[in-house]
This record gives sequence, structure tokens and C-alpha cells, in this order.
Amino acid sequence: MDEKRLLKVFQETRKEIMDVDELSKHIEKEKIMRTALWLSGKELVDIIENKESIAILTEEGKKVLEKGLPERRIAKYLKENDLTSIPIKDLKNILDKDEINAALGNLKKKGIAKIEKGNIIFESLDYEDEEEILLAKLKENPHLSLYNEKERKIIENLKKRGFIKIDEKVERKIKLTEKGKEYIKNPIEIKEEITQLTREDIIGGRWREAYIRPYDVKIPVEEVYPAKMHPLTRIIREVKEVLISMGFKEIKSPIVETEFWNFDVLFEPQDHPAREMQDTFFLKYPTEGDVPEDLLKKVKSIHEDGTIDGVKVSEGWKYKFDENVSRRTVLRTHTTASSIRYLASLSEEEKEKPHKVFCIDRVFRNEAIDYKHLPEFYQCEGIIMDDNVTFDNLVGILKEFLNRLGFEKVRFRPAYFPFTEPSLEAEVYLEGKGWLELLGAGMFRPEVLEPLGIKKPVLAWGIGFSRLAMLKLGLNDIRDLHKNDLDWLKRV
Ligand SMILES: N[C@@H](Cc1ccccc1)C(=O)O
Repeated sequence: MDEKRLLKVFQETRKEIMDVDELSKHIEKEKIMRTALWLSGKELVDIIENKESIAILTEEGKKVLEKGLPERRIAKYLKENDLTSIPIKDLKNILDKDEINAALGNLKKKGIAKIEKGNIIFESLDYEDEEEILLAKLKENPHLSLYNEKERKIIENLKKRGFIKIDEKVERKIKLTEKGKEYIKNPIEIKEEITQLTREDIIGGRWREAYIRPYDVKIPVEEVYPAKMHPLTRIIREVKEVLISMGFKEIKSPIVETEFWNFDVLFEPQDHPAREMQDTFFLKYPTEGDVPEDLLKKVKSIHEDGTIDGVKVSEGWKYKFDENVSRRTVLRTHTTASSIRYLASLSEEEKEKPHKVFCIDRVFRNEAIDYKHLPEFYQCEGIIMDDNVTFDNLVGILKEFLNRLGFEKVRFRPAYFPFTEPSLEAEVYLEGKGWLELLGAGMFRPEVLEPLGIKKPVLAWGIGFSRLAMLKLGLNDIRDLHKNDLDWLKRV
């Protein structure tokens, strides 16, 4: 029916070619292209596409229209103050810092002023500037095809200076074919048409008379943006899928943690710099947390002289361990606290069995916010406990894991963590970015495992998950993960 309506528009207006704007006076705009495509399939019309470049003024460009180019603003200032020259160092009173260099360059290039001994000397204060003239023209007539070679060069410059953006726009015209012209010579009768068959249509027999329109799934329709998961949630689920498919089980642990679980059990000495204010958020309330007394004694002794139940396991850190420090509360700084809590929760029987667990969750560090740091971010942590697992296995598993996440090139280098030995860091290669550090890993030290009574080796790794999400989403700024820019969310 819409097809016939469209042809009728041609018939009634006696035109052979019309653009979408014209047609939209007669037919709902969103139907035009769909209908035209159908008609072009029947060779009744041709769709003529014209790509047009359009100049759009940026915010900076609009400012120039209002106040003139930075170089003009200098001239205006001089005029107002009855001057013809000004020391370069005074420009900061007239222009923004980032405008000064461009203004100087352009004054010289355009021959408006010369620079002598740190002074700008104007030839004339009432000059014409092609860039300004053209910018004003572009606002009225943004189609680049209207401009000649010389003007295009200036336009190119305006773009470089950030005053305009060039957008590609497709303009479509619909033109009757010979067959179409023949067709509209006859009266066009618009018959009732069924696009959705209802129960009543079937019972009442309407389906017998009416034209039932076949579906054409190839016809383009307006884009719709259905509700969807936030990209970060989506990636968390994706990574969980990968880990579950590799045989891992998910674990959780509290966000408010004691220093005991966040540091002590992990053999981080109590005077370790990472515990200090710039890294850890210490909590006022609750002031203290519960700590298992038995384990506390063992951990204390490992820290102080490296013994456990009188047996020497290590050199220890040789300092006075403070049990009150262990009870202090912090926002957990890494998910390794979850891994170690899990190991400590195992019964004697469970300790005999192999374990593979992971945790993806938020961690907190007292860091200044910038493009790669937020005080709150995600980590993804995993451990494997089994007889005979080795450092080589760890490398193999991490490689497999990173490959499954879509990183093809992976490399490892030695690293240091207080709780693992040996330790490594993994980097992934990204086209255009080079090698980026993504995770830390290693084998838990005996000083960590012995107090827990764990005899099997344990492999552990922790990924900067927010970083991983950024890489997967092609973001350069970690803040963009949480900005919830709707245009971006629609696209990703
Ligand atoms: N917890 C470490 C990462 C890590 C986890 C497990 C083993 C080794 C290193 C960090 O936050 O940087």
C-alpha cells in the first residue's frame, strides 16, 4: 500500500525525481526509503545516492564567529587601547594559553603582523581575514561542494585549527524509471492491505479478499537500541564463562577486610610501604575486625622468626609483629584476600583435594584519579591447588586464559610479590599500543601456605580487570568505563 501511495505522489505532483525531504511532505519519512527500496526491486524507481561533505562548526568555531579568531582578538585589543604593537608575553592577558602559539603562527603566515624582539607589530588593525569570512559562509552553506579549490584549502586549515568538523552525509533521491513512468499513466487504486493477520481476519473471512503483504526481511528499518547490559557487566560475565569453562569455581569475600587477611596472611610485613596511607584506605568504623586467634599466632611467628610450631620454615621478617595492627580494618586492596580466605576455610579433608577457584570483584586503593587510575576498580583473581602443579603450568594456564580472552600475543617476565615465589608479570600485545602489563602471578610461598596447613603447591594470579575491560572495549581512559555516555553505550 505504501508503495502505491509513493507512486501516487509522483503521479499527482507530475515530478520524475524527488528527494526524501520533498517526499516526506506526502508520506511518513521513516517509510520512504523502505518503500523506495521495494519499488526499486520491482524496477519502478531508481535510488540515486549522493555523498556530500558537510562542514559543522565546533564549539571553538562558534566562539570564533562571535568573537573573531585569536589573532583578531589581539588586533581588537590593540585598537581599543590605541596601540599598534604588544609584547608577546602580554598575550596571556588576552588569549587562553593554548591559543597563543597558533595566533602567533597565523599572524606571521597571513602577513598581518611581524614579530620583532619579542613584540608583535601590526601592519594594520582593520584587515580582512579569509578564514573568518569563510567560517561565516560555512555556517550558512555547509555543503563543501559549493566551494572552489582555494576556499577548500582554507577550509582544510579551519579543520586543522579545530573550528569545524567535516561530516559525510548521504543524500538520496528517488527517480521514476521508464517502467515506473508507464505504471503511473494508469489510475492507481489503493487497496486495503493486511500486514498483520488477526484472529478476526481469519474467522470473518477478511483474509480471502484483502491483500496479504509478504515479508521482506532485507528491507532496512530504523535502528532500534534495545536494553542491554552495561559493557563492564558483559565483560565480567564473559570472563566468568571462560574461567568456568576452564573448570574454576567462583568465590567471594568481604569488601571491608582486616589487615590480617589483606596483608598479614600474605606474608606482607606490617611496615610494608603498600600498607601506608597513599595506597590503602584505612577505616574508622568498624575499628576492629575478627581474626582467627589460632592462625594469628602462627602468622605472627612466621613474620617474626620464620618458625611455625617451633619448626623453621623461613628467615621471617625479624620485627615485632603487632596483633592490633592485624585487627585494623581496611577496604580490601586486592582480591588475593579472597583467595587466601578460601584456602584458610578448607577442612582437613578438603585440603587433600585439588581446587580451582576465582573471584572477580572490586578493590580499593587511595590513588589520584587520572586516565589509568580510579580509587575503585576491578580485579580478577584465581588460584589452582593441586599435587605437582608447577610454575610452567602457571605460564601455560595464563597463556591459555589470555588467548581465550582474545589476546594472541602474550609474554612473561619475572616480578616480585611478597606472597609468591617465583613470581611473574604477563604482558599482552595490542596493535598500535605495544606491550601492556596486565597481570601478576606466582606460586604462594611456604610462609603463606604453612600456617594454613596446606601441603600442595598453589598457583595464583591477579588481573587488573578494569584494565582488561578497557583494552577489550578499546578505551584509552579508565573513567570512560563509568561515565555512562549514552552514545557509547548504544554502540558497544
Ligand atoms: N595481588 C596482586 C596480584 C597478584 C595476585 C596473585 C599472585 C600474584 C600477584 C596485585 O594486586 O597486584
